[in-house]
Amino acid sequence: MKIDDRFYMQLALGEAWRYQGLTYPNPAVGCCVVKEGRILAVEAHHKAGESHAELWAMLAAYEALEGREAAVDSADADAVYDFLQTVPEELFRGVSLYVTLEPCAHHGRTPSCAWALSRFPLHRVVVATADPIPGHGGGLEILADHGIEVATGVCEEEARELLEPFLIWQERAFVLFKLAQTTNGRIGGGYLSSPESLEHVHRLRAVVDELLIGGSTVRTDRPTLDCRFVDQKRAPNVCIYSRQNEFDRSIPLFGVSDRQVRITDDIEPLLDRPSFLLVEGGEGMLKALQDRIDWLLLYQTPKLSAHPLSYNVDQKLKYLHHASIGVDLILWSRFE
Ligand SMILES: NC(=O)C1=CN([C@@H]2O[C@H](COP(=O)(O)OP(=O)(O)OC[C@H]3O[C@@H](n4cnc5c(N)ncnc54)[C@H](OP(=O)(O)O)[C@@H]3O)[C@@H](O)[C@H]2O)C=CC1
Ligand SMILES: Nc1c(N[C@@H]2O[C@H](COP(=O)(O)O)[C@@H](O)[C@H]2O)[nH]c(=O)[nH]c1=O
Repeated sequence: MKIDDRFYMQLALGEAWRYQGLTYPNPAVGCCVVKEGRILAVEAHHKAGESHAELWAMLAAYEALEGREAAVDSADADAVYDFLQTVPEELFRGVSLYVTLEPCAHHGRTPSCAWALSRFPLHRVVVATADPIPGHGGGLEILADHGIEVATGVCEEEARELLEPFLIWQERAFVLFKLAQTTNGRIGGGYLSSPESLEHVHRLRAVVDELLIGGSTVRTDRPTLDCRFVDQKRAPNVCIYSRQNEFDRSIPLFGVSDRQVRITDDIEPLLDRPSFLLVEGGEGMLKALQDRIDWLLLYQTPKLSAHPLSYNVDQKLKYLHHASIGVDLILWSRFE
C-alpha cells in the first residue's frame, strides 16, 4: 500500500462517515494529523454546535505529542480553541493536516478553524474539497497568508459524496431510507440489528427533522420511534404516510411526549422543505417514495432467515461507503 496524501485523506474520510447525518445541519468532516509519517490523530466533527474536526484532531495531536491528556472537553469548541491558543507554537512545527473540507474561515456557532490553525508553523494543510457554500470559503487563503503550504483536490470525488446530504438539505429534503436486513435480504421478524446499529438509528432519529413511516408498518410493528437507546430526551416528530385517518392510539409512538405525530397522504410539502427526512419503511414505502429517495442506509446482520418478508424493487444504486457496526455491516448507497 502506498502511504501518500490519499492514504491519510482516506483515514479522515472514514472517520467522517462514522458521523454522516449525525452532524445535521452541518456537513460531516474528518481530519487526520500527521508528523513525519507518524499519525497523531484521526478525528471528526460529531455534532452541530460542538468542535469541528480540526479542533478535535489538533487537541488529540497535542495529547499524542505531549503524552498526556489535556484538561479540556474535546467537544467544547470555545474551550479547545482557547486551549490551542496557549500551546507553544513549536509543538506543531512540521505537522500536516488532512481535512475532508476546507477549514472554516468564519466564526459561526464555533470559532474559525483556519484562524485556530494559522498560528502554528504547520508543514502542510491538505484539503479534499473547497467549501461549496458561496461566501463560506477563505480558509485556505488565511492559512496561505500565514505561510502554510496548502493543497486541494486529494480524494475530491469521495469528499463530495460525503458532502452530498449537506448540499441537498440546503435546498430541499434529504431523504434517507433506512432498512435493516438479514444477509439474505429478509426484513421481517422483529429486531434484526446489532445493539450498535440500533443505537446508530436512534442517534439519527435524534437529529432529523421528521421521521416518515408507512401506515402498514405502524399497524404491524406498533413501534415507539423514539431515541431511548441513546438516552436522548428528544424524540423525532413522526409523519405517518397513510390513506387512513384513524390509527389505534394505544400504539406506543402516540404516547411519546414532546413530539408531534401527524398522518397524511400528501408528503409533497414535506419533501420540498430544506430538511433531513428519515424514512423507516418496508417495500410499500420503498415503492411509494422510489423517485424521491436520495440515499439508502442498510444495516446488514450476519444471519440468514426463513422469514418471508423481503422487498421486491428494481433500483440501481451506487455504493458510497461501508463499514462494520458491531457485528453488522453498515452500507450507504445513492439511488441512481
Ligand atoms: N427491517 C426493517 O428495517 C423494516 C421492516 N419493516 C417491516 O415491513 C413491513 C411493512 O412493509 P409494507 O407493508 O411494505 O408497508 P410500509 O409501511 O413500508 O408502506 C406501505 C404503506 O404506506 C402507505 N402508503 C403507500 N403509498 C401511499 C400513498 N400514495 N398515499 C398514502 N399512503 C401511502 C400505506 O399506508 P396505509 O395502508 O395506512 O394507507 C401503505 O400501507 C412490516 O412487517 C415491518 O415489520 C418496516 C420498516 C423497517
Ligand atoms: N427491525 C428493525 C428495525 N425496524 C424499524 O424500527 C421500528 C421500531 O422502532 P421502535 O419501536 O422505536 O424500536 C420498526 O417499525 C421498523 O421501522 N430497525 C432497525 O434498525 N433494526 C431492526 O432490526
